[in-house]
Amino acid sequence: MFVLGIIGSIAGGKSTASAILQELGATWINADAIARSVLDRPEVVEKLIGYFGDSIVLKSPPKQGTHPQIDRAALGKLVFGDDDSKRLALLYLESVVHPIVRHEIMSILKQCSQQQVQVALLDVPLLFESHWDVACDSIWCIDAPLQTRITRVQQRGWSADELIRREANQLSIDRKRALSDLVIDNNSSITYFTNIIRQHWQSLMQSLSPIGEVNTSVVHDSHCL
Ligand SMILES: CC(C)(COP(=O)(O)OP(=O)(O)OC[C@H]1O[C@@H](n2cnc3c(N)ncnc32)[C@H](O)[C@@H]1O)[C@@H](O)C(=O)NCCC(=O)NCCS
Ligand SMILES: Nc1ncnc2c1ncn2[C@@H]1O[C@H](COP(=O)(O)OP(=O)(O)OP(=O)(O)O)[C@@H](O)[C@H]1O
Repeated sequence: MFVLGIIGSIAGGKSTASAILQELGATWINADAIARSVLDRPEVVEKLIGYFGDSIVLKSPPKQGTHPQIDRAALGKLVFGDDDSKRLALLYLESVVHPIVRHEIMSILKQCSQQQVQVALLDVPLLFESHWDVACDSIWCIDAPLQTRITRVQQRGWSADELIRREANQLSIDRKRALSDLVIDNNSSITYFTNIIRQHWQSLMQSLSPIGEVNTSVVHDSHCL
């Protein structure tokens, strides 16, 4: 099985690239989605309310259930920022969520391997920070200029500051670009971006043998498990 890591700037287009690659046949492992489902678990909710208090409880939950649900925007305001208390709060949140996410990703990767998936797509925003890079055979970085990304996040209701606050908690985009095997700039139309992704996918397919084994002549050893 070939493990392809997807990394990049916030709103650079990682999910868009992953969705295109999924259409082309890759199996998408989406860490943001896994982390979201972890935040729905009653035992996690209980721990987080114990630490952050009731201000992170969703006041009018869409799902009527038996346990409280997390107000993600409210929690985001408490953990993203450059003062010490927010940094500590983010560390706490990550100490609760990340081990479960890690475990989930490990078990999905294991299943993919058992099912002889040809390409597993590891879409993990904190790929290098969480050391998932060592599990990857190749890493693609999806990026776009800051102003383009600000316009994109504003459409999801974030301010430019929100984007910058979150990115301050990640490895810089320059480092991500430098550490990746391939950098794809997503600063044009979706159609153009789709074609570029398609071309790189075709090159990747050509580099893999018919049974899905990695052709070691084109893959960096340092990224192999
Ligand atoms: C604080 C939370 C509730 C805010 O939720 P919200 O719906 O506003 O954002 P969402 O989860 O969709 O994340 C959007 C982007 O923010 C960035 N981001 C999220 N968590 C982090 C983090 N711990 N450090 C740096 N950037 C982060 C990522 O680029 C991510 O793609 C949420 O981000 C969260 O639970 N974060 C901790 C879990 C985590 O680290 N997830 C990242 C993948 S494992
Ligand atoms: N080439 C493009 N042209 C126009 N809009 C785009 C383009 N690429 C992505 N978008 C849009 O920009 C937004 C951000 O893209 P996407 O969600 O793929 O980024 P991301 O890197 O996964 O974001 P995040 O870091 O928040 O997870 C989405 O609404 C997406 O539809």
